[in-house]
Amino acid sequence: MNRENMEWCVSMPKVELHAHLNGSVRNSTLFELARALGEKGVIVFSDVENVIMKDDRTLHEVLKLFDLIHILTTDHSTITRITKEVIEDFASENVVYLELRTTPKRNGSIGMSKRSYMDAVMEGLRAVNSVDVDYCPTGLKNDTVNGTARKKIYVRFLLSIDRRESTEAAMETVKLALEMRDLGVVGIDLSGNPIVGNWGTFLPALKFAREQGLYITLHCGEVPNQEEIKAMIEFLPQRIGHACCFDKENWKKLKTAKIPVEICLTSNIRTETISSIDIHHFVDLYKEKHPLALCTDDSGVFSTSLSGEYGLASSAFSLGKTEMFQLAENAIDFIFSDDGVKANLRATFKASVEKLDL
Ligand SMILES: CNc1ncnc2c1ncn2[C@@H]1O[C@H](COP(=O)(O)O)[C@@H](O)[C@H]1O
Repeated sequence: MNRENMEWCVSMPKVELHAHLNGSVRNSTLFELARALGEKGVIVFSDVENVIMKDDRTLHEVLKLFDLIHILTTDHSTITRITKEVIEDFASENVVYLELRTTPKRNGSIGMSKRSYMDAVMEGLRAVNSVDVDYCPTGLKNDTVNGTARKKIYVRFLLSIDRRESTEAAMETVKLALEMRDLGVVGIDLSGNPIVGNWGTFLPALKFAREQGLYITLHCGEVPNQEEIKAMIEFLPQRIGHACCFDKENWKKLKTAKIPVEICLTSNIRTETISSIDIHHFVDLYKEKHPLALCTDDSGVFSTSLSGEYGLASSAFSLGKTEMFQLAENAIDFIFSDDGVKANLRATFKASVEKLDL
């Protein structure tokens, strides 16, 4: 993609619905953290350097990389730092609504509970100072500084259940999400290594989350486990992520159910979940007007950005500016927020039409 197109994609308002906190950490921050832990003798810096710099990783290798990232981002202050940086990075490329997901973690040796992990995340959110952040109905900061209108980003959180977790641990995460609703936690995500754990293990917690009014999105179809894919579609989550390895029957089911799909192009290609961009299911879903949203998944790990994903879609699938704008604006329909937020976002998109030369 040429520079001019990329700049245009950056200037367009965008909605990010599938971003994992620890997958979105800047490489420069990971290096800095690795160097510091290397100096303390906790890790060998050169080992980490090789792993972080590697470009092509299978899904299995990517998930192993997360275990390393989690060692680097263990303590509360680092969680606060990366949250602040990730939100600022999305805001700087004109993401106007961000649903950031993360797996609350417990670590007895440093006194971290799932709740204190999330408190550290919230502290990072409050530390953002380059833009105004709306993180809960009453959380909006001042719109103007010295009389100048400031950029604004809505941030909402999804708590992820890792597929390695037990039913009890999953339930604990759902209860934490309910406890933190007033702070902008709106839903639950199921993620992690798709060949680990069984759907039945998470179902009680997911059912409870739904009964309590939390939104649900599931990583679905990263591997061709058709029985599980079928069960997930029949659960009717509000959205699913990826949808790469569906057989014909499950495609039909998904389309009939009209469940919106979070599409992560670079992630799918880099992890070899999809062998080539020209056979990506985006094309079929887009042609059929199936609800979908372009997302980054792990912008740090895959060295991408939401603007980059739009640029990639534009060049791979010959989308013009109007189509890209429409695609970005349509994502508002699938956000896990109320009609008031949706109306504000639509107004933001409308206001940008002239500037974007549409
Ligand atoms: C490549 N596609 C993917 N498929 C499945 N799970 C993924 C993922 N990318 C990220 N995660 C999940 O998100 C965690 C990192 O962020 P948090 O520690 O939660 O902030 C990973 O450990 C994994 O469980």
